[in-house]
Amino acid sequence: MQSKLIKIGTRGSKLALAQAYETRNRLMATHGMGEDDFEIVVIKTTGDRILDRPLSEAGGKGLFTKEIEDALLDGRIDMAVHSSKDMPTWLPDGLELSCFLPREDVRDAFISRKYTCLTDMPEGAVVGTSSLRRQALVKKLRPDLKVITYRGNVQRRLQKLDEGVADATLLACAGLKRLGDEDVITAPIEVDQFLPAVGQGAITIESRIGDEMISGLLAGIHHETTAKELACERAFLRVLDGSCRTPIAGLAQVDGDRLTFSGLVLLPDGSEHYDITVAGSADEAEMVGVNAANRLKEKAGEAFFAAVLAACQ
Ligand SMILES: NCc1[nH]cc(CCC(=O)O)c1CC(=O)O
Repeated sequence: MQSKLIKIGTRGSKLALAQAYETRNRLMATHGMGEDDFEIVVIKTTGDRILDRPLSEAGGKGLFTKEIEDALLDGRIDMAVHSSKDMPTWLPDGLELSCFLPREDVRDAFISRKYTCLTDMPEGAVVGTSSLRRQALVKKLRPDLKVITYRGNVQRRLQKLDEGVADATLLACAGLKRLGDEDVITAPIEVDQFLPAVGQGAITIESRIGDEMISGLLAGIHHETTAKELACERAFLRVLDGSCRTPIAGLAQVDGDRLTFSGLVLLPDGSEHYDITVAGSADEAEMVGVNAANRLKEKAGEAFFAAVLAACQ
């Protein structure tokens, strides 16, 4: 095997570290490598420094990636492990998402000490979330609930529930499972009710275009079905110019050689929304995503998108 020390860049959050170690362990198992072949390099990003306000207010996507991408371009790291959900649709020149790991549970989790699901909450009950998509989806399903801004790690969120700050909160099932915290999930919310964010549940690995040694290693752990779903979802987001600032949801599911995509754009207060479902060949995943975005644009009209943008500033 090669003898070069491989530097894996990651954020320092518990979830990010779990994902970096999962990637390393898969590489070790697939290529017969050892722990000594790798170094995990923790990089602090702007998103990690902002703790006092919703991330959508601080500039949305890219907040968790810029410093890590700089380290890739400088050669301080050889690959970067990310949650696909946090990745902007445009990458810096010279970098690519060269690998996707098999996707985890894509659903959002309802978490509460008092209620079993969103529909079972009484009028006026409070849901804590800082995601514009989750806020809009809660309001769409239950306009009578109150949504408040809520951030922090799993323990902090549970503590806030105990303190009565909110009656329920929402998190991705995938992250909770990777942290071994699935026991905090009161109930997963099915995707036909609560469409996930583009990329939810999928770990992706970014590397330098043309780095043959790294691409070769990553090819061994790459999951093509997940990659197709992500190509479709990210094409949808790219055409709609989505960011953390806009409540957009999208999910592609491959079944054999077919792929079905559903997308949704909402006003942040959930009062209006447009959705689209498009099916096609899994080999044309990206085209399905582009078509879905264009059809949604046509269906919703420019005025709706202008209203979404205005409400999200
Ligand atoms: N925005 C933060 C973020 N990025 C990825 C995940 C969860 C893991 C995943 O979706 O892959 C989370 C937390 C959450 O939304 O619960």
